[in-house]
Amino acid sequence: MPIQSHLIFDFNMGPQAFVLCKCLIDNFTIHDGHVAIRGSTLDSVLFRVGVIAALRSKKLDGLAVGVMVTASHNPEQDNGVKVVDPRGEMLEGSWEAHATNLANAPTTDDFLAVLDTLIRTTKIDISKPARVVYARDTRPSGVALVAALEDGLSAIGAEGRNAGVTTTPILHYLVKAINTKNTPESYGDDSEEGYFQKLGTAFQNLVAGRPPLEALLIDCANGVGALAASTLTEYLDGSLSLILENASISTPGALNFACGADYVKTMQRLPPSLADRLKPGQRACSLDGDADRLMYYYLDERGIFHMLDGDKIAALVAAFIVDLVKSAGLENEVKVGVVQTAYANGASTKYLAGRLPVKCVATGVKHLHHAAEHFNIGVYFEANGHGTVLFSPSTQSKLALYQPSTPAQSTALKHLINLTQLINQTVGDALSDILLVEVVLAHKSYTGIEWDSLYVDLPNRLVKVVVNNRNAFRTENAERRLLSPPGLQSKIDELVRRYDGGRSFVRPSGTEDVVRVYAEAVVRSQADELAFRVAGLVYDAAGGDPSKRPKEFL
Ligand SMILES: CC(=O)N[C@H]1[C@@H](OP(=O)(O)O)O[C@H](CO)[C@@H](O)[C@@H]1O
Ligand SMILES: [Mg+2]
Repeated sequence: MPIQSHLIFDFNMGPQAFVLCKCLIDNFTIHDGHVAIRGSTLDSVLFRVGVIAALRSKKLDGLAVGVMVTASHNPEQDNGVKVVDPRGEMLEGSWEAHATNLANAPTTDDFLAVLDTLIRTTKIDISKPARVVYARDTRPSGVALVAALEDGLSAIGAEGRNAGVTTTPILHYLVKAINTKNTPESYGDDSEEGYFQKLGTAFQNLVAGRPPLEALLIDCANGVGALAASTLTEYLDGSLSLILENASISTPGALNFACGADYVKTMQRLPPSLADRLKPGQRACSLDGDADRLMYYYLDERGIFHMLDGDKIAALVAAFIVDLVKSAGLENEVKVGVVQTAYANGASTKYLAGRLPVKCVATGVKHLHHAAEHFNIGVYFEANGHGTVLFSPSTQSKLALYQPSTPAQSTALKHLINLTQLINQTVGDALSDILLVEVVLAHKSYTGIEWDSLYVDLPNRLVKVVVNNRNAFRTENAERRLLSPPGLQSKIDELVRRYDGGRSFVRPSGTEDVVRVYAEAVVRSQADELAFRVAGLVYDAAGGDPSKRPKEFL
């Protein structure tokens, strides 16, 4: 039976999960038929994910677990699945391995054997209740996948709740809201309405009395973000005008095609469909296919495109929060920190490090999220636009109990408390992040131009190198240095020293079968040259065929 679409099996654990998905596809291609439960390869995976999610819920005494059917920024014909833990966060690390084993079991008998081992070794009481809330994005293949997921849930007797077609961050919100319902930690009403109400109210409180900003143009990537952004408008009550572009959710093939956050970041250009829509100086932004990534940008007077990526969002937001904490008189008690990866532009790191602690972690949202939890207020963004701000539980209680001594302190405190409501702290959320950015712009009276001038990005270049075995590339120091192949790192160091403001690092991708090379330098031509020289070193060190060496590698 032919594979119907490319499956991305992402437990929302970052790059590792995507690699697993590749093995999964291979396995199912080879063993298709043995594992098919509803007659289709992808269906069988979703069936298994239903079982996994239900077991996770049983293990946690029936707390609700989430399942999101989406392939995010990938092409429309792809599909995938993300599993959400009860706090609305990513699936716990050890369960990623369990889930992988279950999903990869070649035959139904193997699957049952793995299931049995898992239940015994992790001591799951299968008589416990299980609750799973699930949703899908706008991909047509999602309908059948949700049906297969429901079969998996029924097979194990789990209670399912279908949240319909919605964004990944809304599903994360729902999971947390369901599990905190009627508790002092209530995250909000466990409905989409509760989500929009929470964000809309906090936004209106935060911009009250500020002159309204010019309308914001949103490229919805022809995905589910179009539906959510349209609903959000109703809850903003005129406090911010949103112009929705690329909102054609039912045009076949349109999803993420020549638009969306990933297109903008990778191509470093305006989606062509916006060319005659965007006026010089006007702010615009792009969501990805499941609305958990966000890129801002604008055209200057000469029509030149300027990108305001995750690093620029982190700089804007972190500086604003630091100022509020100070204005509230809490700077000695509440420490704000930022988490980045090695892909963060060097200029952003320099800007931020002059103001607050900055930590660099390995690529992948799980690493950023966990590192951000160690700060009282942790701001994290990947350069690609996925990120959020976490307020630790003790900080939230501190804010609730704090007695300000001046009106200025009281105002700053109110703003901080409203930010805890505005920001989706479970996961990066493009809509919540839009509102956060817009609050800061309104408070600072910034246009995109002033925001952009906080620091000037260093020219940079990302190059992919196809190698025989990317596992031969091992890294240390948050993926900034290579441990192997032996001798390669010192060659890179030697090369980097020759470039003004040069920085370069090499790491194996977790989502594609390539090694990535990143380089930056003060001058654009130098950044490109450095990247292609390092790419050449990588190609040769990996034993690449000289006759097939890409000609741009130096
Ligand atoms: C350079 C780059 O953009 N890397 C991306 C990409 O990971 P790689 O391991 O580099 O393939 O996909 C990840 C998952 O979406 C995302 O977290 C990360 O930022
Ligand atoms: Mg996404």
